Amino acid sequence: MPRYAIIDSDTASDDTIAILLASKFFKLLGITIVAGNVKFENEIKNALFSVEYFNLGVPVFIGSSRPIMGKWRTVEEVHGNNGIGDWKIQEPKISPEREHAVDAIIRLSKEYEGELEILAVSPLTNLALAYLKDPTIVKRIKKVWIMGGAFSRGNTTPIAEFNFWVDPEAAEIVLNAGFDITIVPWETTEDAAEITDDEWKKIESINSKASTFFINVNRTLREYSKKYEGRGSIHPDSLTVTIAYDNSLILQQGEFKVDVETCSISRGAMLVDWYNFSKSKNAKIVLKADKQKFINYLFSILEQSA
Ligand SMILES: O=c1[nH]cnc2c1ncn2[C@@H]1O[C@H](CO)[C@@H](O)[C@H]1O
Repeated sequence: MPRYAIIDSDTASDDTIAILLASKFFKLLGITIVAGNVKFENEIKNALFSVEYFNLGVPVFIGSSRPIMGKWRTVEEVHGNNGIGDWKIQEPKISPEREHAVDAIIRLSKEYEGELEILAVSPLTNLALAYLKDPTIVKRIKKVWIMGGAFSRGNTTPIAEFNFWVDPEAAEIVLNAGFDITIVPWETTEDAAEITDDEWKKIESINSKASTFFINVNRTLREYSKKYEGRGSIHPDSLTVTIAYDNSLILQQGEFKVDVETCSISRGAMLVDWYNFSKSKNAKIVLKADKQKFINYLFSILEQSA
């Protein structure tokens, strides 16, 4: 039985690998682009380039070019000026679809009623807007996997993770809509999705079409992680897609009432009701994931696509 998915992406570095993994693990019905990591035109170009490079034949739908409140900053310092490690690529020959991402999400939720899974590795603007346009998507979408949120160590502010920080209003809308949600927060990815120097060298030595792609798109991410965080690169989107595919990667998880802060200095922080004061729950959080299994999947796909 195939599993059907849409990947919602602010396509830069690790997002492109998440797209590749998603195309291997799922019947991928679309890539929906949303504002986040880098300039919007570059995100669209990077998604089209990934589809073309790996010959995926997956449609790319353009979504929201800004978060709901319109306030955010892109992070070219993390991903490179073009979002893919300043790799000089050719202009993609394929084009995005005419249909808006929000409409594509609503339409596909009808065509694949009860079967569609959303791999949200980006700010949640598109999904929030789709829900506001048609709240009945909640009962048709089987599952929403979210890479986002930090509850202790933010990567964008001291307490906020990037995807939640870019569009906390969208995160708030999605978290409270009634979807079946599993969140892979930043802290879990720091532990289970780091590519060390050793692993980086091994990927280089695979020397396949896919490993060459991996090294090029993640070059700036690696330099950034080394310089500012003193470690290997973190690949949160790839881990989230792999967890969505194989739930046995989840070593520890809990179900909680989860919220997001939308005010001033703590904007984007994820609030977890650890002790269930609210007597309600709206999302599962993956607290620990199996790094070895993740690495095995990643390596086998980078080797396959020789
Ligand atoms: O410093 C960073 N390292 C890894 N991913 C980052 C970083 N900054 C932004 N993102 C982007 O935001 C999510 C993780 O917070 C990921 O979806 C990634 O695309």
